[in-house]
Amino acid sequence: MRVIIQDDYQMVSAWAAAYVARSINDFKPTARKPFVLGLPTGSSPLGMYKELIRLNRAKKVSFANVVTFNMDEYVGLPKSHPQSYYSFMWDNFFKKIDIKKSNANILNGNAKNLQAECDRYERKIKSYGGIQLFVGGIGPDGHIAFNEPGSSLASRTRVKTLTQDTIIANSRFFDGDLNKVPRTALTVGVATVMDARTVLIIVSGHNKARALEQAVEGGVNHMWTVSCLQLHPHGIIVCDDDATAEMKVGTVNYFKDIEIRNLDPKKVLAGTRRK
Ligand SMILES: N[C@@H]1[C@@H](O)[C@H](O)[C@@H](COP(=O)(O)O)O[C@@H]1O
Repeated sequence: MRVIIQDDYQMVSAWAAAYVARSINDFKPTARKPFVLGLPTGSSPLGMYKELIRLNRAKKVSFANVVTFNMDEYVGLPKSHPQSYYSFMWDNFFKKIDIKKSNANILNGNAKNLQAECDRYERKIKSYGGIQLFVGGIGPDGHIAFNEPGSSLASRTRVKTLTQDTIIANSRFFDGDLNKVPRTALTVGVATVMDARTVLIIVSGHNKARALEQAVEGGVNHMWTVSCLQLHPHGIIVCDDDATAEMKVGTVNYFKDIEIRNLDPKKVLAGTRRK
């Protein structure tokens, strides 16, 4: 697993956006062979989305041949609700880039048969040959998508009941009113994320420090579902200094050192850090 430690949220966002853009460009997607990208909602990816919008407008990357699958969606919230993940994605990202509407997939939390909707989603991902790059955030309890503590690490897309911790954390988007937060959500499973060729997790802020410590220094454990990344052949965490507060100094130094060694030696001598 790579752990990329950046000074602050802005640098985390710039690094993640550059990684996504480079992955798309290196793939050279076409209409027949699109790049398949998994995406999250939440405050963690917002800076990355802003930077990707800028890169798209500057013609450094195009989403014309990119197919996206979002991680999750609340159950029972109308699509048009400002806090639905559908609204989040369109307001903050999709309507500002050159993606085709039919290429942006989001689970339907209002489907009559929710499990059938989840099964359809899994089939659709498979029909594209799987996801190339899955970008995610984590909750303070280490959940990935809505795979709450105790979720099976072999789980697939399904209906999930949210924990009280998540309801409290997400109530900030619902006027601080716990009663307005939906109790259930549709979410890709841990195994759905793990199937992607590469998984990139964005972690920012002191409130994620315990989860990050568990993900990097703890063992693989269903109580911190992001720890599954340790089993992934291409798992990357990009985080800021604040999020490393619970990790050992030695661990932080180790990962910083490893990344510096990936750089051009001349730049290392000149003290230039990877961005
Ligand atoms: N289901 C989402 C997760 O996918 C997201 O990672 C998490 C963290 O959100 P934030 O980035 O706002 O801290 O929030 C929700 O629970």
